[in-house]
Amino acid sequence: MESRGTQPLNLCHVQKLLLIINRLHMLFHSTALGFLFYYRLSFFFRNPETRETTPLLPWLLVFASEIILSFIWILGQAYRWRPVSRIVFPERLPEDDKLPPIDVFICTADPIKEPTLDVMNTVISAMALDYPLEKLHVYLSDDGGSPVTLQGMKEAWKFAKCWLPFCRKYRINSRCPKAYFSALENGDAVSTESSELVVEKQKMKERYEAFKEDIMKIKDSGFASNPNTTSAKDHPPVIEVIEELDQVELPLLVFVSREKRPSHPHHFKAGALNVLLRVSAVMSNSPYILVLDCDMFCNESTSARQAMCFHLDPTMSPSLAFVQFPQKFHNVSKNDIYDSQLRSLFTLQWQGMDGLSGPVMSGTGFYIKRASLCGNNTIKDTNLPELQMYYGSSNEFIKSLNQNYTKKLVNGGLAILEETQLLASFDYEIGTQWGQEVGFSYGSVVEDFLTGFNLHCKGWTSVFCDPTRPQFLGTATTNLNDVLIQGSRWYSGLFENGITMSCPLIYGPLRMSVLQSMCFAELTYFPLYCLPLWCFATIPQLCLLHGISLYPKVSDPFFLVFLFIFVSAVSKHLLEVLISGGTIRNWLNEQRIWMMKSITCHLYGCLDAILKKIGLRKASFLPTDKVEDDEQTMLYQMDKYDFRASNIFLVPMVSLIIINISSFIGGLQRAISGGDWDNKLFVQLFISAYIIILNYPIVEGLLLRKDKGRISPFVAPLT
Ligand SMILES: O=c1ccn([C@@H]2O[C@H](COP(=O)(O)OP(=O)(O)O[C@H]3O[C@H](CO)[C@@H](O)[C@H](O)[C@H]3O)[C@@H](O)[C@H]2O)c(=O)[nH]1
Ligand SMILES: [Mn+2]
Repeated sequence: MESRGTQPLNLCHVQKLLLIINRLHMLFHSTALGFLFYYRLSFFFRNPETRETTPLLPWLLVFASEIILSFIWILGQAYRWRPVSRIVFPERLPEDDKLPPIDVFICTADPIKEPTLDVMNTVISAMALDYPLEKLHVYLSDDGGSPVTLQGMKEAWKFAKCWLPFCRKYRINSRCPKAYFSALENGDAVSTESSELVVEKQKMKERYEAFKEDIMKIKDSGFASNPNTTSAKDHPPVIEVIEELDQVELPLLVFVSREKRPSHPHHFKAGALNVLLRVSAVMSNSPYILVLDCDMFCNESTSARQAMCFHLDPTMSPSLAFVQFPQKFHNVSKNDIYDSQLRSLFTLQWQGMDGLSGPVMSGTGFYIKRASLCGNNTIKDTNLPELQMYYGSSNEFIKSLNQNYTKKLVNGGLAILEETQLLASFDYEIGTQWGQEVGFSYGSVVEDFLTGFNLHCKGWTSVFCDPTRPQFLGTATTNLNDVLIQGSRWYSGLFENGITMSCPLIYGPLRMSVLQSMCFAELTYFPLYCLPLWCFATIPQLCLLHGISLYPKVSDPFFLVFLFIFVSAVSKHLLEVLISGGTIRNWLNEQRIWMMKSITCHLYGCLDAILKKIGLRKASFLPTDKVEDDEQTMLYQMDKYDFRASNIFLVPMVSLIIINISSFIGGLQRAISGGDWDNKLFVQLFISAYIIILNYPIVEGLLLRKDKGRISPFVAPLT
């Protein structure tokens, strides 16, 4: 093709209109905040007699909340400073023989919460990526150390032997078998297909059904026999290359289960990824790596080529660490009552960071340059003992750091397998720089955030690539309990990064732009929403019941300041939802779930992080449940909250709603009997009403619903 090598592989486009709207909004909103602060501060200089009518404590609490909200708001403006979007031209990439090899890392941890069949679908979709076969190597890490997973992989390999040629021959785009066949059932088939394809498809479908059954059989026998020699927390390293004697051409497929011992920290997913990093280094050592969660299948087969449009762009490549695709999910409903899709994160926020020096690493769906994870470049010039201090004792691994190293799997297969046993042993990392300078970072359960932040601190950049067709699709949490448990883990992880000396606000600005550090900081301090939201859900209401005013009267000019700030914040959010393709319903749901999360999992996340910091709690990573529960899915699809959640989540929600209802009624009585419509309590009355209206589903769940997902009547007396 003539265009190859001459035209750019990608284009970056600044979203000008959005940029102007954002900056104007910043100007007006921050001016209004300035007036608000003036109003609050001037209170202290007011004549002491008028001041005495207002007790100081509630007033200070409300003011403190306003300060925290403004602080998070200011940090959040960094995302809105320079939003960009990008397009890629994969057709301009060099010929296949000039493309660099890729290793794919997939992590799984628990064969019950993460059904083996789904994990295998992810594996197969990765093997089937549209990329030269001999340049693709797929590694699956099983932290559960389950023989079921290993057996499952052998079946997956057999199925892939016919699935891959089928996809390539008919240029199938959706190469995850489960997704492909369920789309067929839903009638997405093209009518212009050749009769040959129709026949082949039917054959493939039968093969898939057989494959499914084989997995079921393995599962039944696997769980029944339950070999006591391995348990999820205590097992030896197992590394196995899946292959067969008949030489069919398939990507390399490797099963890795690192050694785990209860006496030793294993650092959750980051630990698993680091083992894969080492094992793959001595087997295939590809310069680029795709990281996937076990539920995140490849929905579009060309993602690797799209990512290469950045990695092979000579103007970006030297500093580019990773290309991040958004997390998208196959199971979110239209109204998405829990905001399971994390809309704001994967649209506005990552686009905004992309216009600075790049998005946060998001755990899954990114193509990363191996060299960016291999530590300080200058260390490579030192002597062997020092290298061993840094990278651990494996000479084979140290040799792999040399770019020209090629895999010796074919000739020295056995020797290499022995080496991988060492690399996957539980004590390999002791005394080395793994998890610090080398590999994925330890020290936070949001290893993705921390690793990305550390890379940016070292001067690496990243890119956000969001083509219209989702490149990867995962399973989102779609019930209240799981959403809040997952949230507690994330916010604890994020907040713990905000309360260390290396937090983005202190450590960042010296190493990256101030705006970029603000974005990282916004994420770490986001859980602080729990303080203002708890405060606004209680203090104005209790004061309302006692007739204490905390806000200006309706006729006071400062009332307009508060009104403006409210309208401006709410309408800006609405605008952002609409721009990213959402609806008013989505906006409403996002406001509500933000409130629900703030008073529950933001709070628990912060507490957990603080307890960890002072050594009273240990880090834990509870993987989310990826098993589909029909009843629960049905509630979610019908936009009904599933209140079968833990009491630690329900009790705060129910008690706050009760406080708001009672204070609203009490306040209204006061207003009517007082007959004073220039009401100094109007704002407080409004806050209660807003909270009740927005959280009406809680009221409904408490009083009206009769189905299983209602709030159990036993919760109310607890509050
Ligand atoms: O000890 C562990 C725990 C988890 N995992 C794997 O990590 C992945 C993510 O776990 P999941 O339960 O799906 O957590 P989520 O909250 O859905 O994950 C989000 O948040 C994580 C950080 O908290 C990121 O690592 C993920 O990429 C991101 O999708 C899964 O494939 C797990 O199998 C392990 O390999 N080892
Ligand atoms: Mn997940």
